[in-house]
Amino acid sequence: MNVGLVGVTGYSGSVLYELLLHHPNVDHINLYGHSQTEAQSLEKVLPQLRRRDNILPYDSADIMKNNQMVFFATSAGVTTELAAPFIEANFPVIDLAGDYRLKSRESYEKWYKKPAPKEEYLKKSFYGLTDFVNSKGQTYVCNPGCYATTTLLALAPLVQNHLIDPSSIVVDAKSGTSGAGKKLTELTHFTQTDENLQLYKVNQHQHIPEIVQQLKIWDESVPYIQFTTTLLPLTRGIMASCYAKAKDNVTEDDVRAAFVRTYSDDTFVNATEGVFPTLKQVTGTNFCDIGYQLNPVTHQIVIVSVLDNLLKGAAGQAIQNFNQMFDYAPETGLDLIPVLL
Ligand SMILES: NC(=O)C1=CN([C@@H]2O[C@H](COP(=O)(O)OP(=O)(O)OC[C@H]3O[C@@H](n4cnc5c(N)ncnc54)[C@H](OP(=O)(O)O)[C@@H]3O)[C@@H](O)[C@H]2O)C=CC1
Ligand SMILES: CC(=O)N[C@@H](CCC(=O)OP(=O)(O)O)C(=O)O
Repeated sequence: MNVGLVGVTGYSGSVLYELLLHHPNVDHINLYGHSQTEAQSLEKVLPQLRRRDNILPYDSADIMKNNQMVFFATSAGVTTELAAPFIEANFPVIDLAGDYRLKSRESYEKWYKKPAPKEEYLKKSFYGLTDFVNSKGQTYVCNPGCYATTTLLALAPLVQNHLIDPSSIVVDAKSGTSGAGKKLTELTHFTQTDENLQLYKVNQHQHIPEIVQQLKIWDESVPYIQFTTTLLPLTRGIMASCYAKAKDNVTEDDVRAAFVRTYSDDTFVNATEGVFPTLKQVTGTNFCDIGYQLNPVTHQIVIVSVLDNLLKGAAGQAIQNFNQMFDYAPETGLDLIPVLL
């Protein structure tokens, strides 16, 4: 099939393009940029891809005429402005940005500090956390955020099975700089990042409401989470160290059974008791690896999850949503091995 991609010049868009080039069910990828620009040679903007394709000026009618679906890998706020014609036409979209993930307009405006999409459009959007839902038959799929995916996959077995005190969740999450996109900021400047660790957006991160929204679907009694983010001097990767108090009668067997039941048939999530993952074991892949352990002294459970923010946290999960939407096998186009050294 022919697919459209808006945002190939961005970090997640370029990784998505690379995955689509190798996807056996994709015949052609039409690339789109900003509406006001002329067609651009991809070779000029991303010479390292060594491809002769053009980036076409953005035109929603052209996208719907020449493709069977479209991916948006654009900055926050762009699809709020641009997605209306696709939603009106029920044309399949996979949106990597956060615009349509939060069901509450007030919440989006509070956390993203941008105007929210229309209520009627939010009602049509589908939160594509691929390990727990299936995008088949959906038309507007929101790809989950990178920190949100890492955290939700770590907490899901415990929250879904009501094994923890719902008000005790603490998440200490860390990310490489590619999570911030290609625009240089003071925080991500080499001089500031290299050999440094920096907390940012403490208690203000836009993925807090996204995580809580999903946790509440699994267990309404989860009131909030304590969530902090730290910038690592690395390009790729997220590690979320999560802590929660086990309910009084919960045993190691209960915790193990919950993780095994949840993930034993999952292609991309591996959870192991007492073995804590490193970032490098997932960098370059679509895997999320999880280690967990109940501490018998404190009765706290520690869960550590890692993933590549540009793959499982963005472009890889977008391909999973694409595979679900069009009924391709889950692993199609995602047979990746980690960067070994
Ligand atoms: N980086 C990551 O790890 C993750 C990112 N995301 C989300 O995915 C989206 C893309 O992120 P990322 O790749 O980091 O961002 P980048 O800043 O690296 O890239 C943004 C892309 O959007 C394009 N763009 C911006 N405005 C418009 C517009 N009006 N019309 C058409 N194209 C536009 C840019 O084009 P140009 O180059 O011409 O400006 C660029 O290609 C974001 O919403 C982000 O939150 C989600 C999960 C993880
Ligand atoms: C390192 C870094 O800055 N990471 C970004 C990742 C979040 C992201 O991509 O945001 P949305 O998908 O919600 O738009 C951040 O913390 O904001």
